[in-house]
Amino acid sequence: MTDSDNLDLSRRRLLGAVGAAGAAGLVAGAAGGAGISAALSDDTAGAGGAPALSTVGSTAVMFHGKHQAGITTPLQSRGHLVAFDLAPGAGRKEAAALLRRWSATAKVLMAGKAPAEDTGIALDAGPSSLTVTFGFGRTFFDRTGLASRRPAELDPLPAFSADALDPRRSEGDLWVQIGADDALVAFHALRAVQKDAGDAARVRWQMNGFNRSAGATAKPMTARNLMGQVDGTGNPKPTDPDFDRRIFVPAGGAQEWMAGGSYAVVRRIRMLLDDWEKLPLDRQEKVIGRRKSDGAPLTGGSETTELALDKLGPDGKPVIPDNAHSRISAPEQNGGAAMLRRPFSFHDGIGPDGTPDAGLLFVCWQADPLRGFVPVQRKLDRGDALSAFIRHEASGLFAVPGGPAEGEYVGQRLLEA
Ligand SMILES: C=CC1=C(C)c2cc3[nH]c(cc4nc(cc5[nH]c(cc1n2)c(C)c5CCC(=O)O)C(CCC(=O)O)=C4C)c(C)c3C=C
Ligand SMILES: [Fe+2]
Repeated sequence: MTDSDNLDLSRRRLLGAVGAAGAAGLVAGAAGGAGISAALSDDTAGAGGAPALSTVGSTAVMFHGKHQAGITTPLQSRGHLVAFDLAPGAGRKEAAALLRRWSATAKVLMAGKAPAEDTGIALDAGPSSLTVTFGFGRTFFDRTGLASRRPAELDPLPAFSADALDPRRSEGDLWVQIGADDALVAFHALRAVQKDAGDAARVRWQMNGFNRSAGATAKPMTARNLMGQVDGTGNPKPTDPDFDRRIFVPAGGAQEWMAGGSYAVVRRIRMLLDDWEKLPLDRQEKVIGRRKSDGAPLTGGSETTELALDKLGPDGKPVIPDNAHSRISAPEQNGGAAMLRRPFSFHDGIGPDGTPDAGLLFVCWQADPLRGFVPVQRKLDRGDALSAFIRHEASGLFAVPGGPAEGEYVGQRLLEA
């Protein structure tokens, strides 16, 4: 048995223990950590018998499966979004080789192992819930001679009146979403993906994001965004009976290679935080229609209580105003349109005028953008109270194929059919 076999064996045992703990609902953090540490075997212990990896570091997400990882995976604390354009002269053959390389690298990294010619950036860390998710943009299909296999769902999104989009930071032939609960692990993956691109593709744009660190709260809680709001409450849940139908492309559709896949809409949304923070709390809460402290509807109850949209206040006006973001985006106000929002916050420094270049890397997933993002954004564009405090600066729409079966690479069913 070689040293690397030994390492793999230790890693597998460790991951097994953590997987079971995760399935039982343990969460990385003060409470969960002890239970998981106790499950570590001796050969994973560091100096002095201390656990070699923390709970956060040791959690691994499967690369193979029906759907790609990074869609229903719980939000990670670090994210990188990167779009590539195929290099001049690169076509289907080069794209297939690239997806094969990227898939092999993603599989190795997500298992917490080092790729060949490693940079060493993530040495000592476990997989840290790393996910690497791959998608194809509209322009990919012409460049690879696959126009007949381009899904209609990749038709350009309509223009919205409030859009201030920068085309250089929008769209792209290929898109990669990287998420991890450790900043070095995430950056390591980003470097590996970029190196793998070699001469086949060039970075078009790249964005960095973050969420609250795993374990920062005493119990599992919905994320907060940089406006301080609880954000994610209304998301469809994997246990909902119609979850799969709303989020994932069914088999038997016009483009069979997309079965099990999903469409990602990506928007860089700048928050005008100086303006927002000047707004008194009661007005901030009316903009959303929910309490800032705990995300509960202004009509009462707790975070998960349904919005009572018809309830009137003593002044005879709706308690949740007509232009409140939660009202306008609610599925019942949009013919049932729903999407799975899975964003990262961003902060790219403070501008010369002293305002932060910060906001939301809004990523949402759906089986069809015309039944998810588009109708909701159309309505928000017309009358959302939040619009005065945000600016949509970049946009992308990507077809994210289903997860690869064992022995397959992502997108193989498109590229080798
Ligand atoms: C077109 C889709 C949406 C965009 C763009 C969007 C931007 C955006 N949203 C917030 C903050 C919150 N959004 C909330 C709910 C919510 N938002 C959307 C859609 C978009 N938001 C939906 C579909 C929903 C859920 C509605 C429901 O199911 O009832 C909330 C409330 C809490 C929650 O449910 O998550 C907040 C807060 C920001 C800051 C933002 C752009 C920067
Ligand atoms: Fe929203």
